[in-house]
Amino acid sequence: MGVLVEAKSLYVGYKNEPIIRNANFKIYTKDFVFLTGVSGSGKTTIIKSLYGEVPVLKGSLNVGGIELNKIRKSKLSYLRKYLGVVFQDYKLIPEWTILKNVMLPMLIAGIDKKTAEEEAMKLLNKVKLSHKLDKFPAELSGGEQQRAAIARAIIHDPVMILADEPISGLDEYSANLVMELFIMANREKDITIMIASHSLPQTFNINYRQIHLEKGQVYELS
Ligand SMILES: Nc1ncnc2c1ncn2[C@@H]1O[C@H](COP(=O)(O)OP(=O)(O)OP(=O)(O)O)[C@@H](O)[C@H]1O
Repeated sequence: MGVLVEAKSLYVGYKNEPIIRNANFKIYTKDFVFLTGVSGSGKTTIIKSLYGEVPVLKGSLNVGGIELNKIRKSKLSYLRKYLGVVFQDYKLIPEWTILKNVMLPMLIAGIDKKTAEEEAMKLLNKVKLSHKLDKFPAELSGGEQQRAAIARAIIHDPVMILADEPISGLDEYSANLVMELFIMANREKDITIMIASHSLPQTFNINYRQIHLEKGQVYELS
């Protein structure tokens, strides 16, 4: 397995105040990783640093061959094409239907509308939203919006998906559908998955790794 992410003596944080200090870790292609730690331990900070939103203060962070401490703004969009990001607050476009929201990454990638529509409908079917294609985000529950957001993150076959607390606040039904979609993406599309979460799932039908954050330090537990 190849190395997709490598951090060496990495410091990341805000306005020169490091939140993560002297971290060394690797993520391999096709890994399924849980990033754990208590509230405030820096999970969101690490996720944001992986897609270039929080700066590298010292050391190196390589994502898919791109060295993030040297990256220029213009190269960030290049990096983000390879990543699918799932935010805590979904970030669906309110004026667009669910179907169009999910199609968006394929349209940006220049794929024709018909193919994008077919693929979006397939994924929305997997997360049991086929009956909501023409609805707008505000007309969906939180769990339904999150399911749509994950379909959108997966649709353009990114190399890696970064998801920040994707199931916190969801009921069991939505949480299961969301996790099934991540597992499908990992197994069938070989997409590397990193999920930030307070805790590990109780039962989980896949081999996974755990990277744990505590007091600014990063521990590769498995
Ligand atoms: N924009 C910011 N500017 C300065 N400090 C910040 C900023 N965002 C987060 N922090 C600080 O960084 C630390 C880590 O926050 P982060 O959001 O990464 O933790 P987390 O593990 O994701 O927490 P939670 O589980 O509550 O979402 C906190 O002490 C927080 O106050």
